[in-house]
Amino acid sequence: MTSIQEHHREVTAAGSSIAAFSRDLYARGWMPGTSGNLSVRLPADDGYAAVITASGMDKGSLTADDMVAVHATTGEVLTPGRLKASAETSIHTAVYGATDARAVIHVHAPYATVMACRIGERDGTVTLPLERFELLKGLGLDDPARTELPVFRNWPDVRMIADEVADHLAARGDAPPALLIDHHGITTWGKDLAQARNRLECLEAICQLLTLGARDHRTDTKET
Ligand SMILES: CSC[C@@H](O)[C@@H](O)C(=O)COP(=O)(O)O
Ligand SMILES: [Zn+2]
Repeated sequence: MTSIQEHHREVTAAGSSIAAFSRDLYARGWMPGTSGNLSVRLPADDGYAAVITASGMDKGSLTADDMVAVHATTGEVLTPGRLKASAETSIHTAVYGATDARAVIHVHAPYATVMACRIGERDGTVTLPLERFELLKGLGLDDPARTELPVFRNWPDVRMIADEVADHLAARGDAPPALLIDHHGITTWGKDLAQARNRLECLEAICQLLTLGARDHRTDTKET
């Protein structure tokens, strides 16, 4: 494994791409008040490194310099300096450690967050069953007609969220490439930032349909 300094060009290119996607997602109103974080796993050296947005930054004006390189599965900071890695780095590394994801996006999109509030429970991980929505085809699922979206508790200690994410993904080989965090937001992942964003768009749109009253028989609580 070479040092991260030898991959400076890759780190900068990844940072520029992350910054562009972040500006786009901020412009949708999904990253208010410095919320949200994005990362890309670098291909070099079997993907030991990832580039992630620095913590507390205005996500609408990020540049390639506003990034931190970390170990993709341990979260160890590889480029120590004035910037602190995202406070939610451990959720990204939990995803990288349990899946073949090469990019992770976390935003506070409103409709996904509303559904997380409705479904989330005070203890434990619950799931939001999604069925029959055409947009589910955008998630690349084995069964394109249904999935169980996990909703994790928003523990104050982010590491606890990350540990539950890692356990859930290890136990559920059929888990969708996404998760909700109660009263917090949504995280999606994929082979690159474009695919992670596509999946995010599909799930935010499905959550909007649900908040507008769309139902499927799995989530319909009306007595028949
Ligand atoms: C505005 S508070 C939002 C944060 O607590 C967190 O949820 C978040 O999404 C961004 O954290 P960050 O450390 O900037 O990556
Ligand atoms: Zn967040």
